[in-house]
Amino acid sequence: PKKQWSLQDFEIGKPLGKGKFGRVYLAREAKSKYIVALKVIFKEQIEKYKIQHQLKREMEIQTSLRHPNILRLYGWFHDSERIFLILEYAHGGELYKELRKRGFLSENKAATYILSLAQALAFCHEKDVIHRDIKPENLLLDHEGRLKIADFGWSVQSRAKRRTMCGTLDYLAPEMVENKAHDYAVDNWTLGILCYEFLYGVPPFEAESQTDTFRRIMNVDLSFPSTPCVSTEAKDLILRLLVKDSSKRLSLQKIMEHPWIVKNADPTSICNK
Ligand SMILES: CC[C@@H](NC(=O)c1cc2[nH]nc(NC(=O)c3ccc(N4CCN(C)CC4)cc3)c2s1)c1ccccc1
Repeated sequence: PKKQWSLQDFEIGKPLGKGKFGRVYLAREAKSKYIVALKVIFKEQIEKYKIQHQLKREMEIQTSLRHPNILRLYGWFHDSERIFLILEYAHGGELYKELRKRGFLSENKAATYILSLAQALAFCHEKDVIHRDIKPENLLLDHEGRLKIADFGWSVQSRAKRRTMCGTLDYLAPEMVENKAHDYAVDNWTLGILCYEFLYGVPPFEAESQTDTFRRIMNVDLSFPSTPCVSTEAKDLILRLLVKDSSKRLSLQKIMEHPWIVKNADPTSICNK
């Protein structure tokens, strides 16, 4: 029988982070002493922003997806004014903080993270799930430095529908910027954006204004700075992902087999499941 959790079962620790619709706290299950992350979302926020269905989808999806690079949702419960998600605790924190701290990542780390993402996304696409919001803020690291995709709030089951644009445009694929019906290939485009950002420290189409970022995405206005020095193979992978025609982007399978990935990804930090 499914255990019915309640707030009394947990000792709440320090706040870990906050998103648009809630906060996440370090927490410990009182009996087992098991450490988790407890995400708290206020019901009046859910009603106000009409995100009931989105939250329901996030919970269904994240509960059903079991993959080493996808943050686990163990369960949930609610009280009169809040909903609580019991999430896996990622000890290493947010990947983008590591990126900002170091400026840019080594080709080994970048390739390892891109391979982990490709494996997790291939797993999601098998289950007809498109995450659509893969950006450094949604990527966490566990105690072994293994990448975990968090926050499936924007993910959808199978055919993706319109979504309101919020946050940075940097990671949006052309078809999303143009608001055309898009499909799984948006995640492949985003892998190209992330690969560039891991290696250079900034997203490829960054610009002063949203309009300029918009234009640079639509024109795939891509250039590689001379520093830091990045291998030709890495640039080859980025060029095969940041392709406007979504049908011509490198598939997830081909990403996993790309020479730069095979040569640089650290086999111990990935899961060959
Ligand atoms: C991705 C955003 C999303 N976050 C989650 O769902 C989140 C789920 C989840 N599980 N574990 C986490 N870990 C941390 O947040 C964390 C942060 C810093 C840490 N360190 C600080 C530096 N120190 C040197 C090492 C330890 C360690 C763990 C988070 S965040 C979210 C969505 C909505 C509302 C709030 C948060």
